[in-house]
Amino acid sequence: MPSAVRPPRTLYDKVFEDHIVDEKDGNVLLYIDRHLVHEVTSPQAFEGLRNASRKVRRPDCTLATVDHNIPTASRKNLTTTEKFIDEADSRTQCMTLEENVKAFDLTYFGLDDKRQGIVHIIGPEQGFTLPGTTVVCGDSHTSTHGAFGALAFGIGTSEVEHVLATQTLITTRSKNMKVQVDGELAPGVSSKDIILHVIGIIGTAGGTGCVIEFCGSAIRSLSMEARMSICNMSIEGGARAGMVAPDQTTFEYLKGRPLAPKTDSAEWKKAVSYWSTLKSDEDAKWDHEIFIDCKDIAPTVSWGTSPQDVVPITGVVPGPDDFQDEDKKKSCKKALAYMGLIAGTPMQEIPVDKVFIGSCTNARIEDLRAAARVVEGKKVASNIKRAMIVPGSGLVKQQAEAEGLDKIFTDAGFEWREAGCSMCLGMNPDILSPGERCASTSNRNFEGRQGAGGRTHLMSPVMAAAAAIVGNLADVRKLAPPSMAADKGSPKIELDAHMEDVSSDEDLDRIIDAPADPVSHPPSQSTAGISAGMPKFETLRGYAAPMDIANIDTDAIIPKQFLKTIKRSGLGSALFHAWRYEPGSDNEDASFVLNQEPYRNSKILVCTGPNFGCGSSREHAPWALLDFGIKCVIAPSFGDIFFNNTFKNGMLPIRITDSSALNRVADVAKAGKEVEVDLPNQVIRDADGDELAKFDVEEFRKHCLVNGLDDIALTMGKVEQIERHEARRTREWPWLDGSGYLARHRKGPVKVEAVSVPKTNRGEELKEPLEW
Ligand SMILES: CC(C)[C@H](C(=O)O)[C@@H](O)C(=O)O
Ligand code: SF4
Repeated sequence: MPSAVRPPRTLYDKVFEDHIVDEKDGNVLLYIDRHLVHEVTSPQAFEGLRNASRKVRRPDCTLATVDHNIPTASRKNLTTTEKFIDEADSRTQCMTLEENVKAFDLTYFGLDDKRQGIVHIIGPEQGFTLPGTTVVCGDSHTSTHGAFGALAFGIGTSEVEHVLATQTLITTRSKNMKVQVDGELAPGVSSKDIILHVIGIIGTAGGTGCVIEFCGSAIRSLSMEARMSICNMSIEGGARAGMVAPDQTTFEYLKGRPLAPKTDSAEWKKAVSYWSTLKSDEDAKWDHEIFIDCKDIAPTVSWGTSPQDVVPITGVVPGPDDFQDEDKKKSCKKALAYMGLIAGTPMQEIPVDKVFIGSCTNARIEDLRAAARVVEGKKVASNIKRAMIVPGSGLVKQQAEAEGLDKIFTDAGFEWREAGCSMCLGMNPDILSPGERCASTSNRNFEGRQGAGGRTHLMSPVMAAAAAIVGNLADVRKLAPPSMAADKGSPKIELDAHMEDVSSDEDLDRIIDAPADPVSHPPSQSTAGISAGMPKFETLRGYAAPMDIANIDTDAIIPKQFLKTIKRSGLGSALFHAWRYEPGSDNEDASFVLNQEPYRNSKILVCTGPNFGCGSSREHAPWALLDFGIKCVIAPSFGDIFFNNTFKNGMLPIRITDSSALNRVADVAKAGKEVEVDLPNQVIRDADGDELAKFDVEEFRKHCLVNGLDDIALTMGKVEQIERHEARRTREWPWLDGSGYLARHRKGPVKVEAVSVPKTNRGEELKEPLEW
């Protein structure tokens, strides 16, 4: 007899299972409650919808804004986006989003709206992010929203299109990892130090394949904003998502948010009672557990080019001899050369050129308050060329100004900017010049991240503020009173005044009046000709380019300046741009493998270093590889989002954990001989047909690749199950339906007919059965 008692479950298990629309052979069709959209990763997705004459299934569950490309200069003279953004590609990308939100009738916070801001700041701010929801965005730092006990993760552009069309994703279960942080944070130590410390311990691949739950007394005592900074950087620890169980702190934060259920209503009570069940059962099983004591955490800074390269501010720059592992010794040498640092130098003796306080990690009101407490009454050091404060949203900026924080910063010599991603990745005018060193509150210190040749040191807002005042990387504890860094339980941002105008009829009508015919409103710059469907993959034979670098991130595969396209094609020449060309020129660097024969014609890439494709969710990385001619990447492990993105483009990523098998493949690659990848038989051979390695691949993914199946069309075949889930959702979690700004106008999903003769996005009829 099957047992009626359910096995103990983690918070992740509970949220995941409440969103299963359908499940077969380990593949799950997962319902998505909240979809955030920004200008960089959406144009090709909307184009895919147009090509297949599809609509957005749940406009009421979709929220769009511009953040990455926009200048953070004053908007006093803003008239239109077209006039405001000088850089042509950035302008096109932002205007394309504006046209798409009109055409598809979506809620949009544009440059003229106070609610505009970094996508991961505005979701929580508006109450769009709620406990127990599934939240996605074409952006890796979607993990931020997990602070609410939501299952929130980044996706690529093909998946953005899938969610827009079906409000679901095809996925598999992740593993459960617990990171328990206990004790009390010492003065000067904040949530950013916790997460930098954790990543220093687990490494950037430590969370691969896992959802991390952060728990323990230290996490419980943190404010929501501090919890968001921690979950934000779970992606830097390689995890799919980070989560914190919702509690009274969460409920207090949500009270009065425009899109949360109205406080004290019956719906609020029902919601709180459901949210209160969202915690891991006592005896839940964990695949990995990490325990950390706060007394071991000091103010922490990064020294290298990976977020795992961290030391306490009281430490020194490490050298290759400090590492046992050969890969790590090599990475350390490379990082020191890039960062212009000498092993053994005390961290506090490193001079800084620029200071950036902003990003989705640390641009909330509490971050600005904490930094202002350090800066108050002091001056930015004379060697600092530029110190910037970039609030995470228009509402954060407004609140900070109401509290006089802007004045504290500008009196000290900081620039007070408008909301956006800014110098976190420099897709906008805010960048580092080559060789400049930046104290930054952002989340990634990859080579070239803040500008080609720029050098980033990650740290907390109070530490960045201290660096600005001292002119070197500095220990904030020497500079400010002990109470300064407490980032707990501080008062809420003032939303009320603005909420009133938001829900006025006039405001709603401004949003609603946009034309709603997706097919008749093409974007200004045509994306015609792109293919959203999947080419088939069976057997691939060709040269394999060998690489032996660990943690090759997607910023390295394709740097930010090439993300401004609204097409999928033409990115091959940008592949590995910073490594392939000499600095600042179009001259090839002859030492880079893809500039050598026969690797100019590679169809395969073999990387012996782990964690290939970690970092950002940019699908531009597989697009660039594909455009160059590479259809298959072989490595010991991959970043989760990159791994998914390759499949969506008819590419095959192969994990080979057996190092001797991997080395056999790499040796053939290095000898300049051809390699054959046989997907149906799951084997890699040399040119003579001798087996080099076997590999695993999920059955469903293989089926899609071999048959060139388009999974949006497959999911459209599941419309009845989706509708059943939506009916349950309305019954059990009524606050999730159309509680948005458009509630009065839309009561449910856009009707999607079940497809009788299913077609791919390329318009071809599917011969294969629709089962998966
Ligand atoms: C542009 C976007 C795809 C990217 C991400 O996914 O993280 C960006 O936000 C980043 O931080 O690199
Ligand atoms: S990490 Fe930086 S670029 Fe990416 S969303 Fe956050 S602020 Fe924007």
